[in-house]
Amino acid sequence: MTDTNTILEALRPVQDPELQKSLVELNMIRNISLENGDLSFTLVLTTPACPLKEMIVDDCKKAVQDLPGVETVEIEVSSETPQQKSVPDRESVPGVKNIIAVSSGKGGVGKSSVAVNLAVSLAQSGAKVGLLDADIYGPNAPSMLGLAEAKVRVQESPKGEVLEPAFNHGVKLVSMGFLIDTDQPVVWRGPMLNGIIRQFLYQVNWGELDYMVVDLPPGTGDAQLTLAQAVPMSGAVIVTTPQDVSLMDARRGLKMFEQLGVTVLGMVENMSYFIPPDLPDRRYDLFGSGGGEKAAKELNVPLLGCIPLEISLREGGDCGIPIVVSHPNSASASALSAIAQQVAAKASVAALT
Ligand SMILES: Nc1ncnc2c1ncn2[C@@H]1O[C@H](COP(=O)(O)OP(=O)(O)OP(=O)(O)O)[C@@H](O)[C@H]1O
Repeated sequence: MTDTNTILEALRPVQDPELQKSLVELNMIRNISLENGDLSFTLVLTTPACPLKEMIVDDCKKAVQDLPGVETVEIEVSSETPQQKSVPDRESVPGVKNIIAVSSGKGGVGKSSVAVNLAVSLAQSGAKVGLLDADIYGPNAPSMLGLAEAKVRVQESPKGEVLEPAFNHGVKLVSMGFLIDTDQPVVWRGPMLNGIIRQFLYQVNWGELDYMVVDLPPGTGDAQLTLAQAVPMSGAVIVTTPQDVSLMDARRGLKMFEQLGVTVLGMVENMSYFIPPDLPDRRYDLFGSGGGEKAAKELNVPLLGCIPLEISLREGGDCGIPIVVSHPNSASASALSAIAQQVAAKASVAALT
């Protein structure tokens, strides 16, 4: 007779491909019920943005469908994002499970576009997401999220005054742009950075978040240091373009995160090739091809994906509707969503291993 134990034993060989451990051992199979031949159970993934969801569901089905007494199999999929590891001397943000920094060696490579679309894509998968825009040089996340006119409101709370984040496209946002006068010269904005980053981490009503994405200023400056020394992080994503000069800067960024004890989850190559809007099946390798792959190999970090140059990506940024919302089937939106899944999977692996 097939009972719960038999079903668990049948599922035991099925592994989480990322963690390379049995789903049963990872306690990812719950609520098993078998009634009149109808088997149902819940598969609890480690991130709602799991890139291998379909494959795991398929493997589970195959493992149990031929058991005696089983006629139909129904698998409900849910997720529990694990909490990133704690680090001595660093204060985590209550309620926030994973902090992921997006950084670049130099300006203008598309770091903010990647950070915004990464956050929105994670939210689209069902995760609770916040975006902390720490870029004092170009705090453009508000306009990219359609929140250019938003202001942070201050609320009284038992912990003192806290900021209420703005919200759009499923993402909670606080931005340097809300607090600093962007007409002010950058030299005056710099000294405020440390204090504002801490305020944005600990004095914002973030609530429960699976992921907090941090859009850092370009380079290897105070913001990177402040963030890495304040909170434990799941890791950093480094955005680059195929030209050599920005790869050189990426290398510098990698070194810095290494020295600060922050895992680099991988590299994203932006503006990898050009797709003309009138010929969406054409692709022009303006800078040659395979550069990102080669660089990632040289730097010994995973290449999380390559995003093409597409006019609709810029337009999406300009009009406040990120491309993963406005053109979800475009080549760049697909690349960005796949990158978001990779990042989520790597953050879970880092938390659980
Ligand atoms: N793949 C792409 N295709 C088309 N346009 C892009 C792409 N990536 C970025 N852009 C555009 O390039 C400009 C710079 O991008 P973004 O602001 O994201 O870069 P950044 O690295 O964050 O810059 P900054 O250093 O100013 O913060 C924006 O207008 C953006 O819309």
